[in-house]
Amino acid sequence: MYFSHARTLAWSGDVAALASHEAIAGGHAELFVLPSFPSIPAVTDVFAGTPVRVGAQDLCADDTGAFTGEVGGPLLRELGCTHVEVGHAERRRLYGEDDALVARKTAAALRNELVPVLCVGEPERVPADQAAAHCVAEVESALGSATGPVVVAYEPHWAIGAAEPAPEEHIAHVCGTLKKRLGVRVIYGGSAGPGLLTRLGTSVDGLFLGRFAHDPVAVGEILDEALELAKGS
Ligand SMILES: O=C[C@H](O)COP(=O)(O)O
Repeated sequence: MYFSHARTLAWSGDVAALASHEAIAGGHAELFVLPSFPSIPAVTDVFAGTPVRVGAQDLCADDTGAFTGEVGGPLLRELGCTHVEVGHAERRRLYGEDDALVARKTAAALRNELVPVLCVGEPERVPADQAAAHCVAEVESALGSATGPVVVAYEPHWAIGAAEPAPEEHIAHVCGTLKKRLGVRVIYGGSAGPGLLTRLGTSVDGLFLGRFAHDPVAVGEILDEALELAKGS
C-alpha cells in the first residue's frame, strides 16, 4: 500500500525494461512482482512477453462462494498470476491470521497452481538457532503433507520496515537451516536492498524486496549482484 495505481504502473514499466538484463534474460535470476489486487491485470499487461512473473499479496483460503471482500485463487489464476504471498507478518499481526489459516491459504495456492510465497519469521529478536526452529515449525505447519513448488520468504518481523536488514550471520543461519532441513527455496526479506545479496552470497536463494526496491534503479543494481554471484558460482 505504498504505491498508487499510477505509480505501480510507472514502476512496472521501468522494471519491465530490466527484463533484458543478463541476469534475467540469461536465466540466472527469476523476478516476480506482487502488486495490490486492483493493479494485477494492468501489471500483467505491462510484463506480458517478459519472463517477469506477477502474483498477489494474499488469497482467500476458499476458492469461491460467500466470502465478501476476499479474493480467491481461481480468480488470481484467471488474471494471470503465477505466485501468491501467504502469511505475511502484517497479515498475521494486524489481521489475526494464525498458523491454521496460513496452512489453508497455502493449500489454496497449491490447489490453484499458484506458487505460494510463504512468509515465515520470528516475531521478536532471538538468537539465530531459536529463530530457525521457529521458522522450520512455521513452514512444516503451513505445508503439512502438501507438496508442490513453494518459495519460503524468511522475514524476521523485527527487521521489516527497519533501517537495516537482520545481520548476515543471522539470515544465513536461518535460511541455511530451512534449506537443509526442508529442501525448500528460501529468499530473505526485511529491509533488504542493494548490497545485501552480495554480502549473503549463496546462503539465500534470493531477496524479497520492499521499500528499498521502490526505486527501479535499485532493482537493476540487485540484478547486477545476482549476475555477479551466478558468474562466480
Ligand atoms: O513485503 C515486504 C517485506 O515485508 C519487506 O518490507 P521492507 O523491505 O520494506 O522492510
